Amino acid sequence: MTGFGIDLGTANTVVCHQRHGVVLDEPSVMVVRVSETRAKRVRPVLLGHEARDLMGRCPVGLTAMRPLHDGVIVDLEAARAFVVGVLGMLAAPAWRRIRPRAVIGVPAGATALERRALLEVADEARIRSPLLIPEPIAGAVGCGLDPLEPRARMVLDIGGGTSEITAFCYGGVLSHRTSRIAGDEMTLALYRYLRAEHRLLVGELAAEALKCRVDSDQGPSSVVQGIDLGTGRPRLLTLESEEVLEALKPTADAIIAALAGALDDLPPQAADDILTDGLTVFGGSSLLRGFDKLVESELAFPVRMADRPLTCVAEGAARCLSDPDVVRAYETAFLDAA
Ligand SMILES: Nc1ncnc2c1ncn2[C@@H]1O[C@H](COP(=O)(O)OP(=O)(O)OP(=O)(O)O)[C@@H](O)[C@H]1O
Repeated sequence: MTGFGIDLGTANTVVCHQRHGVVLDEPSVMVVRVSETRAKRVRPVLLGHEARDLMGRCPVGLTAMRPLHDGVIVDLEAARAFVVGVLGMLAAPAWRRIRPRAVIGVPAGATALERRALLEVADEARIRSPLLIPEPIAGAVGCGLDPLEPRARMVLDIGGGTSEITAFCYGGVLSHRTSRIAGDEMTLALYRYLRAEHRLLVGELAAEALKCRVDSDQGPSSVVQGIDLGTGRPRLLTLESEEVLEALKPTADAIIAALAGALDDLPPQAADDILTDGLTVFGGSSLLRGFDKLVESELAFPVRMADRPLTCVAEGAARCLSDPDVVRAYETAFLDAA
């Protein structure tokens, strides 16, 4: 019997089949009718990529919403509608016939109530006996680390809503920090920078695209379009990549400060392992250009970037289906450590 690993993220939802690999990768966004936002049953009009394309452009009567905030479920009905809808997009008709098994990633900092909400939503989505695994552990497994070995490891997961820094060893937690400063905050920082320094008002998607563009080799400068705050008219602005990175530096620095705090919490022998082996980094925001070099220069230890930073949590969760010892060991480890 096979099953799925699921990473239900603030920004993206990824589903990985135990044998076939990643079968779904969609933005965690849905478009609903405004009249239904407080209804008992929400029926999404659009989901995933199609819904994201309508962000900031929704006509009257429709609204785009993200069912998760900071990696956790806040509105049970919205989350249920999203998960049921997005899993319904899977080509596998088997999902409708049988109740598949799944290991689902949950933020390490989630409370017992938030974990319960996720299990309820999974049950409604016809998942059989869903199991939860802390996302940093699932990501570590997806990156090829063994969280049960007697050696301390440290991972940094920078997603859309949260950054989580976790050190673990032999099935237990050594230190953990969660910060609300992650990809969404970086986008917001860029939006505010353009407004304050260039008097340019841009949409959320444009600010995010600009942030992600500095990673690619499209030249030293990027063009962004927005509304000039002085004239109220559309204006094009050309920005050097270095300027974009400079605007994002305070948010990157805040993540590095949290990282330094998590290192300070470690016993000396564990810190020694990590300083020798380095830090493993994943999550979409780790793709920010030069982030690895920044960490290396600030903290002076090696940084290993994940090969597939956006999908390794779902891949690791799928792998844990056949390694229940990892799930059992870390099931309540973070709640116990809190
Ligand atoms: N090339 C890039 N440069 C900078 N940021 C990027 C890049 N590509 C993606 N991102 C950012 O990565 C974030 C999404 O990452 P990811 O899918 O890992 O988050 P998530 O798992 O949904 O969020 P969370 O873990 O907080 O629930 C978004 O904020 C996106 O803007």
